Amino acid sequence: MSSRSINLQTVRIGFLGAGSIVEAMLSGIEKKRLLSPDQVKITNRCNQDRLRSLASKFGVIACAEKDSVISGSDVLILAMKPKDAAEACLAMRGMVREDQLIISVIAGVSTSCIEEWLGTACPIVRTMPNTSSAIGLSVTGLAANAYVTEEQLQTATRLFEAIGSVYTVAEEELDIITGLSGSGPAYIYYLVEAMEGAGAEAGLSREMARQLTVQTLLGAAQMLLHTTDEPSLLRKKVTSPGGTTQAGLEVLESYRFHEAITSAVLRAAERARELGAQYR
Ligand SMILES: NC(=O)C1=CN([C@@H]2O[C@H](COP(=O)(O)OP(=O)(O)OC[C@H]3O[C@@H](n4cnc5c(N)ncnc54)[C@H](O)[C@@H]3O)[C@@H](O)[C@H]2O)C=CC1
Ligand SMILES: O=C(O)[C@@H]1CCC=N1
Repeated sequence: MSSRSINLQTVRIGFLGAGSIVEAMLSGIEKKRLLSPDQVKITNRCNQDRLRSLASKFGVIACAEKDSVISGSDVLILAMKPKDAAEACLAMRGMVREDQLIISVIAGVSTSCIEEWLGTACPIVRTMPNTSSAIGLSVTGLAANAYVTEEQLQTATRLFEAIGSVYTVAEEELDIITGLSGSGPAYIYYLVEAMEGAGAEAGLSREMARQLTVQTLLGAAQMLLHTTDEPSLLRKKVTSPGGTTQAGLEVLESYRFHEAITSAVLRAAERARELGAQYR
């Protein structure tokens, strides 16, 4: 177990995986100027074009050779799909040093599983951010295994705080967090697609329908942040008896909207657990 603290001004971070979530995280890190680009190395399975494109966008160091990322980083971020996690970790066996911190953003895969694949009792922080990291508005659930020191936990927390808010949780809670806020942006985008589409179908320009939808979403989110009213009360304040909102909500109820959203979140959480079990 390492008790070393990690200085964010000098820390070398290696991303193993260069997909959507890494792009979002790099974008957020760049905007906050948390790290200088030369502190960051990225690698992926084999897509050189993708590495070059991220390197040119963010100035980070693209490495075709995973070994140099693994040996040359103080913090290693595992960011491949759950199905690729075992192979990636097994290939790292014997290479992880005791002074390195492993951070995983992989859905469903437990720290004990990663530890087993790596073949060493190393510090692992398992996280679940979301793609709003790109604009500093992720919400990240974070859980540490027994080998993570206070300093290492602080380093991971500061890293994710730079791209949003952070909740330190029990590891079991990460699967439901995955279903709620990890996958959550997609549910919201789906809602926007539908509202915008309805506006356009009814005759508004696409652009105006988009603006009206997004501003409505933003206003509602800010209301939830800035008032102490419960969402149900805020909903009631919009709903005049016998009025338009009531008519709209009745349609949502007829399609069992509440149940659909609840089931979506719970099914996504269950899927995280399935992925963890399937690829262990
Ligand atoms: N996309 C999202 O909104 C979020 C994704 N996650 C998690 O992040 C992980 C990555 O997701 P995405 O970025 O969406 O996937 P993606 O498919 O866009 O990217 C996966 C990356 O992993 C790389 N990869 C595969 N095997 C590798 C190996 N052995 N070594 C190094 N790199 C390897 C691929 O080349 C690719 O660059 C997943 O485990 C997912 O559960 C977590 C939070 C949010
Ligand atoms: O869809 C997925 O599996 C990942 C995890 C959370 C968001 N995207």
